[in-house]
Amino acid sequence: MTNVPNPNVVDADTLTGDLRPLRRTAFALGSNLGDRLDYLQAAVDTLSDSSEIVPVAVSPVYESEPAGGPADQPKYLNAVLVVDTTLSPRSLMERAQSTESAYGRTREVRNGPRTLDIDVLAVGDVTADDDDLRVPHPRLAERAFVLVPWADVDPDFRVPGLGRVVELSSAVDASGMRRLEEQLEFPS
Ligand SMILES: Nc1ncnc2c1ncn2[C@@H]1O[C@H](COP(=O)(O)OP(=O)(O)OP(=O)(O)O)[C@@H](O)[C@H]1O
Ligand SMILES: Nc1nc2c(c(=O)[nH]1)N=C(CO)CN2
Repeated sequence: MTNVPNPNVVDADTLTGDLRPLRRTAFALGSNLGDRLDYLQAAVDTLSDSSEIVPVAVSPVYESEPAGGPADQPKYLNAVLVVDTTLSPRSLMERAQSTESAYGRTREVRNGPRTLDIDVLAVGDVTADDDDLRVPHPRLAERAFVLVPWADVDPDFRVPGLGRVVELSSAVDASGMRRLEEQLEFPS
């Protein structure tokens, strides 16, 4: 039989713009230097300022002691931004890193203090296992500072290979998480 192209089957690589699937995505935001709340708000606003990213929810903000890394660091503020997006995990990580750089993030000490840290937690049901990009984020299941705010805003999201956010959250020790009165603004 000859190999006749089937006009009803679309090659995924030819899909552009509106034809790519929207995927539910979460970013972890953290800051433990400078005006921490302002840095988290800047991350929310910058990441949302794109026609390819639709903000869905911004979590409450939590304060906690640094988990791991040098012991003499200031406390962290953490929050989670949930979006729908057509962008790939790599594009999302590149946006996260350029936003970190724009707000003064330097990378001297692993787990050291930082003005702004943005991790890509999960991108729908997509997985990535490259040296420089792993999705879902490999340490999310052990991090109360990620799971507690995430469960506030997207408890039923299923993290590929791990399960629902609310179940992951109830499996970690959340006793050190203090919820702030101040809230981040939803991007306009
Ligand atoms: N899902 C991901 N989101 C963000 N960075 C990732 C991800 N997967 C792998 N990385 C890689 O991790 C590297 C280190 O990131 P970063 O400096 O923010 O780490 P960290 O915040 O000190 O530690 P952690 O990754 O445990 O939060 C980045 O350069 C990036 O290439
Ligand atoms: N409480 C808290 N601890 C941390 C955090 C963080 O965002 N919050 N980030 C880390 C490296 O990404 C290491 N430790």
